[in-house]
Amino acid sequence: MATRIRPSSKRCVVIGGSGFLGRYLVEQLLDRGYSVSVFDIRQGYELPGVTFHLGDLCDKGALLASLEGASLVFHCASPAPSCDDHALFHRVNIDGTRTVLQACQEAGVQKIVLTSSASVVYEGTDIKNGMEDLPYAKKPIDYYTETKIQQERLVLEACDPEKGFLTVAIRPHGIFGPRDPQLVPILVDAARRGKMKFLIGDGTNLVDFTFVENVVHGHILAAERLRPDSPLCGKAYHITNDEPVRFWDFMSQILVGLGYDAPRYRLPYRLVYVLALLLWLLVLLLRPVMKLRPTFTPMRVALAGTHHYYSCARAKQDMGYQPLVSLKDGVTRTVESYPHLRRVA
Ligand SMILES: NC(=O)C1=CN([C@@H]2O[C@H](COP(=O)(O)OP(=O)(O)OC[C@H]3O[C@@H](n4cnc5c(N)ncnc54)[C@H](O)[C@@H]3O)[C@@H](O)[C@H]2O)C=CC1
Ligand SMILES: CC(C)=CCC[C@@H](C)[C@H]1CC[C@H]2C3=C(CC[C@]12C)[C@@]1(C)CCC(=O)C[C@@H]1CC3
Repeated sequence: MATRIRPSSKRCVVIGGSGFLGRYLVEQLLDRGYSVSVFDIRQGYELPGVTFHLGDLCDKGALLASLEGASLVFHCASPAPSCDDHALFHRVNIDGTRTVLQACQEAGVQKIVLTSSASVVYEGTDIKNGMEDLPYAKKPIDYYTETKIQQERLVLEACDPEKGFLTVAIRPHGIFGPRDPQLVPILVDAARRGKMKFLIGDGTNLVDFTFVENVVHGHILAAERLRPDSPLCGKAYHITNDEPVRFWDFMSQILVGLGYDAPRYRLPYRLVYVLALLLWLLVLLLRPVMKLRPTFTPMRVALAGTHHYYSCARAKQDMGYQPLVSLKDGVTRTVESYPHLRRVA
């Protein structure tokens, strides 16, 4: 008869642990004495003490094998937001998340911490100090966000303290830091192609950018405070740096830090948004003959020209969250970590 390993509260699995956020989470969990396994479609790195289970989270059998003996699961896997494959988003973020929930229940996992996104309430118009009780976006800005909404609902609805199955969702916003494959590389690529000369709108819109170690801190606090009688059960929490910053000041700090010029010329937000929409339509029309990837998508233009910052008061109150790394230190550490992306004279 097969013996089932008794779940240990310090034994956890990070689904998506090979990714940018996942790797920081794995490193911090190890430092805090957890025994950590990674489940991912790829092995992103090697780390002593970490077992990698390679598989697709839509495959329940593969998941079950990796979950043996674990009491805690972090689910931070997703296709990249920039990928435009709707079927993939649906398969991984919605169907796959259902599979993750079923596998966790079958394997006797007690807690799931989902990485959601603050964008689940964003519709392309201003959000100032948004709280978690804002309704989900009726018109999400892209299909990635649409599937993040459904994913968050599924995970939070599955919370059942009576059955000892606890779930919580962390909603980070604009994660940045060393090794980020998205924000800084896209920005530098745009600067190198001469596309970062302009700022969109009047440049005063405030946005949250959150240093990756603060996001990790929020995840681990949530896992440790999630108990059958705690207010965290079945709830979502914004985790931010709690220092909203002007979008274009933040971009300029990164660009100037890496030796590029800050954007100088202003373009009206509405005009750029309409142009981005027209370009997007053209991309769709041309798709059968060529694949174009514009830098300024309607989603990026909306994010660059509106306010979108969120309150993390609920996380402070329910889990004692405070950001550990300031925005200033986060930017310095990020800039220093990309010597290969510096401008060459
Ligand atoms: N980067 C950001 O600014 C924000 C990210 N998020 C969320 O944070 C989470 C982590 O994002 P990042 O670390 O930036 O992304 P990432 O792309 O670096 O990491 C995602 C990981 O998921 C894995 N993965 C994808 N499909 C999979 C599948 N079918 N089965 C198993 N593994 C799979 C990938 O291989 C990758 O290692 C995602 O859920 C994302 O939606 C939320 C808010 C902001
Ligand atoms: C206008 C321009 C070229 C900006 C370059 C930077 C952008 C690539 C980032 C600025 C805000 C970022 C952001 C995300 C991805 C990268 C940016 C668009 C997310 C969409 C990542 C996934 C989420 O869940 C929400 C993020 C919001 C902010």
